[in-house]
Amino acid sequence: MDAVLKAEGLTKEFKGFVAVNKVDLAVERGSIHALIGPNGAGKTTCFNLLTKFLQPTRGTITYDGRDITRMAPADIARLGMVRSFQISAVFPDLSVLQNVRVALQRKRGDSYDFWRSERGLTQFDDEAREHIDAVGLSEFTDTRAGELSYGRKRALEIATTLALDPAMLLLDEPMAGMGQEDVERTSQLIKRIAKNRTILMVEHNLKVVADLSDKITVLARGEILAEGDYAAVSKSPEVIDAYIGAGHD
Ligand SMILES: Nc1ncnc2c1ncn2[C@@H]1O[C@H](COP(=O)(O)OP(=O)(O)OP(=O)(O)O)[C@@H](O)[C@H]1O
Repeated sequence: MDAVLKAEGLTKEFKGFVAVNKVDLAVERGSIHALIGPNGAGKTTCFNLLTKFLQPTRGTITYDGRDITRMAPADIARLGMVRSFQISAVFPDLSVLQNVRVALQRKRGDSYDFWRSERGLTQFDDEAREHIDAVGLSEFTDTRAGELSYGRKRALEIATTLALDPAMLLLDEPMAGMGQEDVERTSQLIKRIAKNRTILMVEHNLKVVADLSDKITVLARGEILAEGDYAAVSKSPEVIDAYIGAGHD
């Protein structure tokens, strides 16, 4: 297996409480991998460790063969591993096009002077329009981001993330708070953007997980309970017990 992201013995203790315990995880290049589990299982902590928002107590994380255990999130983003939804800011008073343009400019690390120049403002339009098209927002190109529906705002966040051209995308509950229509559109979007990327997501919506994931890791009480495709993990008695026992929402 060609693992692009790998964790070994990943452990996080909070004042003696073990939230994530000796987790070994390997995310295959080009796959959609989901991290699921009942409430309090340690998914968010695990996700924060992998994206470097938290430092592990023990264990190592490698990305593309490189040890990133002690790296900062901004540095791993430069390596091509980007976390969406929580860090990608959408500016409500800017249009959809302007938002994606800002993301493109940020990626190039352009200077303030360049950003103010006329050429700087329009140079990235073609590329920005491609990203907007990719997330299905073409008809909203000139709409203020603040006026978009919740689901479309999140599509815009994905467009600004795509502007960074990540090889690996980490999605934190991409469907949270969405109505059925937005869930379906976002599922299609994730499938599309996964074509030449690796995706790791934490997601509560099991129908979405079943539909999208090549591989699922089930966590419970900080440990890996089961791993495999949806058909396999959903049949596991331990998984069924953990979900029922925890009163999953
Ligand atoms: N900063 C912290 N300090 C102390 N305990 C924490 C901290 N963060 C998380 N925990 C504990 O670690 C355990 C795992 O929490 P985590 O949020 O990772 O679970 P989760 O699987 O994401 O849950 P949910 O589905 O409810 O979001 C919980 O018991 C939680 O109370």
